[in-house]
Amino acid sequence: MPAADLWIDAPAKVNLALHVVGQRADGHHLLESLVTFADRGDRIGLSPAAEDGFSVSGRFAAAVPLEGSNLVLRARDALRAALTQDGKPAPPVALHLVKDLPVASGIGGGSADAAATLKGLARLWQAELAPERMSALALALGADVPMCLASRPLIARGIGETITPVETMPVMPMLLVNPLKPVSTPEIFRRLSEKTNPPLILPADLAGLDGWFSALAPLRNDLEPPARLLEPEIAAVDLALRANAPKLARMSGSGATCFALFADHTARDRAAERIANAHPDWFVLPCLTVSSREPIDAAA
Ligand SMILES: C[C@@](CO)(OP(=O)(O)O)[C@H](O)COP(=O)(O)OP(=O)(O)OC[C@H]1O[C@@H](n2ccc(N)nc2=O)[C@H](O)[C@@H]1O
Ligand SMILES: Nc1ncnc2c1ncn2[C@@H]1O[C@H](COP(=O)(O)OP(=O)(O)O)[C@@H](O)[C@H]1O
Repeated sequence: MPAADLWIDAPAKVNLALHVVGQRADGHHLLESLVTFADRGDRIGLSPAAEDGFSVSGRFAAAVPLEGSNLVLRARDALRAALTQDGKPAPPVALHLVKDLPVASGIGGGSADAAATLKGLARLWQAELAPERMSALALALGADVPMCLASRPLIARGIGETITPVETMPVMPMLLVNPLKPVSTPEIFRRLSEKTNPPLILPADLAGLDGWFSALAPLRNDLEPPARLLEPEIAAVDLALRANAPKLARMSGSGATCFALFADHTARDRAAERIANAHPDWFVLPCLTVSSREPIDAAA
């Protein structure tokens, strides 16, 4: 991993619940999703340079494109275009992506990378974009990029453009497991049979770990049934998680990553060890959810 002047975290996104509640005229599905972030993920290194550069390291480096379609470069180009339009400088920059999250896995790694690049470049270039403009720029890069800019517990509505912070979510020990079978998001949405499902409702007075576990239990991920049909190994991941008595196990996003929430670190770590031993070819990541009270300042 090269040295860099500034490092920005790109934490994994987790859809604790994802309700599909309608469909727009253009075919995109309307969602209500309770989202949080892990304290682990990719990282973006940024340094001023004589000319633009981009390099990638990390466990999943080989799975991401190195050229202009990479969301890191698309984010750089989008912010630079906006600044150029304002007559502001956006000088050359060397970007490095540490790609430790599996690709096309329902935990928004590419979106997190794009959001972290926007945050880092805004800092490096001392670029003050109004929050609404930054959000619009993020949304143009992907529906999950605005929520990744926030990187804290929230409810996302629409396709992800309407974000309401969630204030009382505690830190929860979490285990992410992915069978390392990529799942195509458009394919999952295409296979969704019911487009209008019951809304996501949370009790108003939610507090404490037990309160949250109870509130999360009846919620759903409406993308999980079609994802399980498309990728049967999701059922194996779910079974492996449930065998370790978590408080909750569910799929994130369009899959195939599943998460489990545990009452304590010990139970989580025991589960992580058992699953990693039984399935050395799976991605197993013990982590914590971020706190509502202390949104992570992504700068390292
Ligand atoms: C499902 C979610 C939940 O957070 O996450 P991931 O599984 O990607 O992590 C997101 O809504 C993923 O949104 P986004 O990141 O924009 O998905 P993309 O891969 O760009 O979308 C590919 C295609 O999926 C369909 N799509 C996507 C989002 C949406 N709300 N309705 C849709 O119908 C559209 O056909 C779209 O062209
Ligand atoms: N920096 C990046 N990291 C991951 N995927 C990227 C990146 N840039 C572009 N992509 C492309 O974006 C697609 C979705 O990636 P990703 O964000 O990992 O999906 P998901 O949200 O399902 O976890 C992949 O097909 C991948 O080729």
